[in-house]
This record gives sequence, structure tokens and C-alpha cells, in this order.
Amino acid sequence: MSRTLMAIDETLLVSPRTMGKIDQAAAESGIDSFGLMQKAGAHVAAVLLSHFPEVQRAVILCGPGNNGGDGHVAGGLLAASGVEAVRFGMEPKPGGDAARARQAYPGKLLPLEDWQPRDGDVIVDALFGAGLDRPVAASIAALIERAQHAGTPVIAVDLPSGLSGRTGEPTGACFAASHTVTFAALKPGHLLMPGRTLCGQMHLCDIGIPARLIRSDDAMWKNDPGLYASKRPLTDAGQHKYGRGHLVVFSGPLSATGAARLSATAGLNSGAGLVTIANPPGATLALASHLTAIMQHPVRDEAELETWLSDKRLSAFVLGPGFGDLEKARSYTARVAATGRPVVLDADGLTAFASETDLLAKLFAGEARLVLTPHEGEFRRLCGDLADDPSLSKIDRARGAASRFNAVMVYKGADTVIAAPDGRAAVNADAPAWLATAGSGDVLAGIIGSLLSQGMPAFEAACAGVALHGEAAIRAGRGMNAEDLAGHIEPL
Ligand SMILES: NC(=O)C1=CN([C@@H]2O[C@H](COP(=O)(O)OP(=O)(O)OC[C@H]3O[C@@H](n4cnc5c(N)ncnc54)[C@H](O)[C@@H]3O)[C@@H](O)[C@H]2O)[C@H](O)CC1
Ligand SMILES: [K+]
Repeated sequence: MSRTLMAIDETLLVSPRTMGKIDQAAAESGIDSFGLMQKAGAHVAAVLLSHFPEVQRAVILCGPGNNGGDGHVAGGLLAASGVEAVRFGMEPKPGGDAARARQAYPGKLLPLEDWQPRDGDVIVDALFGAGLDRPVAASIAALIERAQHAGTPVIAVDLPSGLSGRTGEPTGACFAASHTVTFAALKPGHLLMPGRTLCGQMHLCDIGIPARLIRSDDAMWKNDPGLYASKRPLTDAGQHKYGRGHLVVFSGPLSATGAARLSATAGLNSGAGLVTIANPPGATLALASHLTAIMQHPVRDEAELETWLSDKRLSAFVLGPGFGDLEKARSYTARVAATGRPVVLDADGLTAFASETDLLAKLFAGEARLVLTPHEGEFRRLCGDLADDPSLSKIDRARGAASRFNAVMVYKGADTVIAAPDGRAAVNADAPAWLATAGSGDVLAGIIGSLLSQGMPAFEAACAGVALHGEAAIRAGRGMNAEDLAGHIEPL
């Protein structure tokens, strides 16, 4: 993302509603709101000039609100710098900053329908931003269609018109921008999919709202080391291997031991002092032929598990990858939950509770120490009501599930959302597309389990785990498989 001033917090996510409150607080503190609009418009003009030096005609689409006001300012500045600027749209409501911006740059405002694409056009989409509250009209949908058909590049002001800044979902027809210029703070819709794609390259610009006012109770961030660096496991040269955590990964039967090995390898490479695979009857030889640094412990039934769990050095558990037996997954989870130690449930560990959600909600009381790592389908099986509520953003859904299960949710996807029962949420936006490969989730579960075993609190371990996973994928490169991925992990 490009930026103008380092003073801006690039990781804070602010809902459009909270942004409105920040604007209000800025106005109440005596800051000239028209001055903010002038700076906003100037940033838009600058992005157009620097990224489209060959522009023949700037097509400024102006809406009735302040988003349109930013467009009028940008148009005036582009015209003053010698670019042909043509405005299409609606007259602003009288009396506000947008009307003032319109007066400051008088001249024609043509009906939207009149725009006919020409070679060399660049659209400045200043129709709707934070104030979008319903799907765009059919006439605007037709114009979006025309722009897309002509391949006209679009610079969106604040948000591509039609995109919800709260959810990242289009409310109907929506521009797909090549650049989006936003102000003061990122909104969730800039990072949540498909919003992230529809925004194109992001430009977060400082328009002079003081940092002390850009605060929010929304407790949402872009996933970033600032969220977890202070909780990273201690690395003391004299530390004993048990002091660096002992992760247990439960293996599936003989036919399905690979997933547990991926998790265990990832766990070891993420810094756990010891990793042991708990193997069911019959899987020992298969596992032994593939493992060196990772240990094995036979666990045939609940009684054997119970005896083993009395070893207090076993500090975290991953259950689910390739596990298979759903009934056993539930009973084993209940046993490890009773130890009070942290647990990652993934894959079959999640499916096992799809029909027993009430049981899962009861198992992990107290400080959050359960991490659930569902992809979309697993999330839907666990929380169908949340998944099917179109009013909820992915952040809302993750938070709802976190509170229901008293768990840290790692709701996976191109826009993985990490949410804690206390409401904190982070959106990961840095993972490369090739991370979506078989076994990738097993690796992630192992990384998070490892960080838990080393004493990181659950939310921080999940945020850090998601970041380490993405970084490993970037190092492993396009065309990697999950084994390469596990091999490219660098501990925190
Ligand atoms: N600090 C900042 O971030 C600043 C942001 N600025 C810009 O202001 C807009 C937000 O302005 P606002 O007037 O609140 O909202 P909009 O311009 O997005 O639109 C409001 C206007 O449009 C009507 N409306 C909403 N949806 C539709 C629709 N689908 N069809 C028709 N009409 C619709 C709504 O009822 C209102 O009348 C922000 O995005 C920034 O670009 C400031 O310039 C500087 C400070
Ligand atoms: K816009």
C-alpha cells in the first residue's frame, strides 16, 4: 500500500460509522471540514497524475454527498494542472462542504448517462463512499457496466461506489477500481473479500485529522506484528527444551497419518521445544518410517490418553488433521479440555462438533485457550445461522462464533479473520494466493499449536501463526506444496 505520511496508523480498521464520528470530532475540535475535503481531493488528483501520466480526459463522477465533494475538488485541481476534466453526476445538496466544493469549481455537471467511453479516459469514482446506504440505481449499474466493458481505469474515492465499507461486500452493482484513495484510516471493506480485490491498489492518505482523534472502539486491525510482537515466546539461549513447549499432535489411522506429520513438522519448525505425535493402534510403523526429530506416543483409547495427560509438560494440543474418527475426536477433545491447556481444533476436530455445538461451547470456559481454524465450509457446518446472515460481515461472523465457543476463531480464506471472545479482530491481507493448497491448513494448525505450546496467549498466537504461515508461503514461492511450506517456516 502506498502512503503519504508515516504518522498514519496503517493497521487500524475503522467502520464507516466510526469514521463519521471521527469526522464529527474533528469538526468539533475546530478543524475546518472543508479543508479536509480539499486535502482529500488533492490526494485523489495526485494519484491520478502519478499513476496515469498518459491520461487524455479525467472523467469525474460526482455523487450528492461529500464523496462527490472530493470529486469536485479533484476535478478542479486536475483542470488547473492542464488535464481535461469532465464532470458527470448529481448536484450536491445545498449548504454543505460538497456544495462549497462545487461552487469553487463551477462549470458543467453533465447527466451520468451522457458519458461515452473514449480512449485515454480515466474515471474518478466519487459517487458514493462511506455514506452508501442502499444498492446503486439501475442507471449507475449501467454506467459501471459501460466502464467495465470499455476497460476504463477507475480511481475510487474512499471506496469503489457500490461497495460496503463495513462488510467488503458489494450492495449491488459495484465499480472494480484499479486504485482506491482513502483517508485517515482503512475500513474493513478495503481488506475483506471481495472488497480487497475491488479496491485495487490502496492509497491511505493523511488529510490532517490528528492521530489523537483517529481512535476507535471497534477493536479491528489489519493483522500485523504490532498485535502480537510483545507476546512472542521468549528465546533464551540457556532455555531447556521443555521450557520451549511440548506440542502434541493427534494422528489419524494408518491410512491418514500425513496430515498429522505436516502439523507436527510445522510445529517443530515454529519453535516448539518438543513435538510428539499421538498415534492410534496400527499407525506406529508408518509414522516411524517418516519421523526423526518428532517423537511418537501410542494412544489407543481414552484411558491411555488420560494417563499420558498427567504429564504436565505436554503444553498444547492439535486435534483434527486427518483424524477420521469423529466420536473419538469429541471424547479426546473433552479430555484435553479438562487439563486447562490450550488446544487447536482443525478439520475433523471441527466436523466432530458440527452436530454437538452445545457440547463444544461448554468445554472451554475461562480465559480463551481454544483455537478453531475453520475454512468457509467448516464454519458453515459449525455456525450455519451466522454463515447465512447476509447482514453480518466476516468479522461479525467470526466474532459471533468466538463468543459462542469462547474460542479464538481463525476463519480462513483469502481474507482470514482472527477473532477473540473479547471482541478483538484482525484481518489478514498478506497471504499469497498459492497458499490455498492441500495440507496448507494442517501446517497452519501446527504453527498455531506450536506458538500456544510456547506460552503465547490464544489471540496473539493465532494472529502470529496466520502471519508466519503467509510468510512461509512467500518464501516457498509459487508452485509450493504443503511440505515445502512447512519447511519454509521461520519462527517468530
Ligand atoms: N475524514 C474523512 O474520511 C473525510 C471524508 N470525506 C468524504 O466524505 C465521504 C462521506 O460523505 P457522505 O456525505 O457522508 O456520504 P456519501 O458521499 O458517500 O453519500 C451520501 C449521500 O448519498 C446518498 N446515497 C447513499 N447511497 C445511495 C445510493 N445507492 N443511491 C443514491 N443515493 C445514495 C445518501 O443518502 C447521502 O445523501 C467519504 O466517503 C469521503 O469521500 C470528506 O470529504 C473529508 C473528510
Ligand atoms: K467512491
